[in-house]
Amino acid sequence: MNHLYFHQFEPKSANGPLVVLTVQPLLLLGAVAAPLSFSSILETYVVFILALCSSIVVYRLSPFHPLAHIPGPTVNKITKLWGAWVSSGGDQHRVNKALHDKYGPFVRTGPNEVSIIHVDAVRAVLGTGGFQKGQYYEPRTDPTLSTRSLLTLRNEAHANRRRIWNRGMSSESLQEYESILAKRVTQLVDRLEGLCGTVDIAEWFSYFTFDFMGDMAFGGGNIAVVSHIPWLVPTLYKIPMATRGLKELRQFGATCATNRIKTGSQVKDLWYHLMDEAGMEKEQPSFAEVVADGVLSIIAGSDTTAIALSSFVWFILSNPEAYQRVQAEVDSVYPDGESLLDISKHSELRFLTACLNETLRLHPPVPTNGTRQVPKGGGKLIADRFIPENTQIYIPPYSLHRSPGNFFPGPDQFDPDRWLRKQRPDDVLNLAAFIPFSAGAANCVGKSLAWREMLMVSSSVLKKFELRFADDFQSKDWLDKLQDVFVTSIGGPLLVELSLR
Ligand code: HEM
Repeated sequence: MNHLYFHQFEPKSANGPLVVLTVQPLLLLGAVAAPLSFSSILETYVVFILALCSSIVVYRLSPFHPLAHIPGPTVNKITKLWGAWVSSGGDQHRVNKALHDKYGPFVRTGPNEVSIIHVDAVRAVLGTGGFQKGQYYEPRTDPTLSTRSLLTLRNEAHANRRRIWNRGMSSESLQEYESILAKRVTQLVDRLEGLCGTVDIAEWFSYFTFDFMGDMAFGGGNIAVVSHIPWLVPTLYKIPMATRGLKELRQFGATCATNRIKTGSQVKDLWYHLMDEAGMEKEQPSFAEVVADGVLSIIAGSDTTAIALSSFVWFILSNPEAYQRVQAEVDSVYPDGESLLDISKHSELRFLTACLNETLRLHPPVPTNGTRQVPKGGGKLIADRFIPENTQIYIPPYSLHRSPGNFFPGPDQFDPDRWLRKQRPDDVLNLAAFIPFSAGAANCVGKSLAWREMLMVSSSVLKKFELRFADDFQSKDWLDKLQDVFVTSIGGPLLVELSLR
């Protein structure tokens, strides 16, 4: 009965079911007027729980389950706990890929969850008319607040807030941000110049992106200080999990926002648009909404770009030929005396762009991403497979990008030329399957900004410095230690030897 009931009316929180399930065995004992002793209570609980679990396990493994036709490991079909345990170790992307290698493009990764790397699923699930965000995003909202950030909004509420964000990321707005970006890139290069020798370059990319996004979201000044306080940076990295960190960050966001309002800004920064200071909307967004989105921009815009830049350095230092070619290209596009901050030349950086694309393909900063949910109404056909309503679906970029059906030859190899060469008969370069910034209505709103950052920082660093892995640095370990905690988390320093050219 319990199984049937909770299957029909899926609870949103474990609290209610826990109370109901705890009380029921006692009520049963009372109903049959059994003598109350420790052993009779224990026995009743054991029988009750075993009966309930058996019923759930048998159903989830049975051919009557609507996802019975999707292959996957037995443990995944029975429980999500295993998946949660894998995620907690940061290995979700690697495990997910191993599952796809074994079971094919559709894998049942949970009792009610499917991971798909068939290219047709990208459009069906993420594209126009695709599905809304799934249960995965709920823990990312604070139930004590009435407001949500753009990331966790759905349907019309998402479209309304996204309109404001899109204004903040239009080409006109991006032009306005150029001076902020140029200032921070110059500062980064100056600081690195002063540090020549062994440097943890990943750490400095992280400082740069935090400082830059702080400028964008809250008019700067304060975040620069925070990003150099070591205890806060790890907290920011763990933000999806740690409510304490989330509260601290929100508090911090509110303080920055109050300062931003007091001091104003010389340029139309992202805050200007998110707060709708131009008065384009019928209703101005609330202070709480803008703080939530300001904090989101720092979370979404800092770690992602920093890890992309760090992985890029790792890949080119591991591929000396690519390093020489990319450096030569930067030298020819920006000969001595030309400003490295001139973004009009970015389109000429074709090999650098290919190297960055290849980096984002092999190590997308959001490797697995969150789930989407099949809407009510019976179910949907996705790449010719029927998937029932309410199923949680992953379209994991890491596995999608490394599938030979989508990128061939050498899907696991760093081969920037795949983006440039004329396609040969056996080559596969499936652009529809390349989704480091996701796809559709809830794709990355900061994609163009991220590209400007990546190109300006990478070309400046390549032009100014000679880089190599530091002596005794175990470079292979660095890549293996990258952890998938929604946005990739860096497991250790990326030590390079920097010298001025
Ligand atoms: C290389 C850098 C970046 C990568 C790879 C990246 C990737 C992504 C991905 C995969 C998503 C979709 C997440 C989901 O479906 O849950 C996303 C969403 C988002 N990104 Fe980025 N991102 C990057 C940089 C940035 C930057 C610089 C910003 C600037 C503010 C930004 C702001 C956002 C926002 C606000 C969302 C939520 C969009 C929505 O839900 O409508 N990202 N990003």
